[in-house]
Amino acid sequence: MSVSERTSRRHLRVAIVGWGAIARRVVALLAERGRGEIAFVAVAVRDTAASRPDLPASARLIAEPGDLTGLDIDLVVEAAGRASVEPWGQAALSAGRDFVVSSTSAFCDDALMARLVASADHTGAQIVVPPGAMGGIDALAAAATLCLDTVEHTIVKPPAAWRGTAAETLVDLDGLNRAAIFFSGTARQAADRFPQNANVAVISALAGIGLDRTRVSLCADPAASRNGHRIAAGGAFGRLDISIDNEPLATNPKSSEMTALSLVRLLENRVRALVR
Ligand SMILES: NC(=O)C1=CN([C@@H]2O[C@H](COP(=O)(O)OP(=O)(O)OC[C@H]3O[C@@H](n4cnc5c(N)ncnc54)[C@H](O)[C@@H]3O)[C@@H](O)[C@H]2O)C=CC1
Ligand SMILES: O=C([O-])CC(=O)C(=O)O
Repeated sequence: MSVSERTSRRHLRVAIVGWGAIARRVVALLAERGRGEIAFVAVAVRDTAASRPDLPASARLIAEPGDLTGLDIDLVVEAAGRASVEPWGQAALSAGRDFVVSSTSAFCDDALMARLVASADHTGAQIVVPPGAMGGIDALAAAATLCLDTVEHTIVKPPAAWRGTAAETLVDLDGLNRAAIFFSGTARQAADRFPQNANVAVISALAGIGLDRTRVSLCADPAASRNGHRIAAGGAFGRLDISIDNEPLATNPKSSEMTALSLVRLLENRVRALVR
């Protein structure tokens, strides 16, 4: 490979699926940071007729996974919802494009994940699971190289973040005067039942000991103003305790600012000489 070919890799052409809180924040942050070498070529939405004044000028609206065909892109970032993961993932991976997943709750379905992995294997593209709202996932994944005995993940959010979810049937969100754990189970059960709030349980599970051995507790705390994640893990490597309290995104209190920041880091690392 020539020097000019290698240098040309420091440009990234991205399609993003979804134009909600995370997608908008990622695009706005990269614009603020002057990352002109990362171009948003396409944004997938369900209603292409609606007005979206904040779309990047470089982006065209697309609506169907088949619309990726023929686009000059390097990777596809999903920030839409669980149901979008398989169709958009298949379209991206079968075209040989890396696929970055935010709605990781889709991976509660083993068969779906196996189908996506098979497509990735076929073309050599990669499915990328960013740390999302969580921190320290690199250490947890590294620790899993040796035997890990336990991983416990607790998600603590203000009652407002649990509104409109199955939590409403498990706890009186409006009447809480102290923190209440309203769900305990496996990562698979947590993400399956709470796909808008517990994607991150799948992230810690995939990094560590899997969806059925990772224990997850979900907590509504009226004293919390941020979205908290605590991971405690033990094994042959030693012991790890990670705690993070994320500001919620302004336009979606269920999702954390860190999820967008983590995607910004991922995209910037793709164009950096020094990956960090
Ligand atoms: N991995 C992680 O750590 C985290 C993941 N998430 C997940 O990321 C996803 C995006 O989150 P937000 O931006 O906060 O949600 P949001 O609700 O603000 O935005 C999602 C947007 O995607 C659109 N959409 C849904 N299905 C679509 C499809 N098939 N094609 C095109 N557009 C579609 C919706 O209309 C909406 O505008 C959600 O599934 C959320 O649960 C959220 C926080 C953390
Ligand atoms: O943003 C967060 O704190 C976590 C979240 O919503 C998710 O995992 O779905």
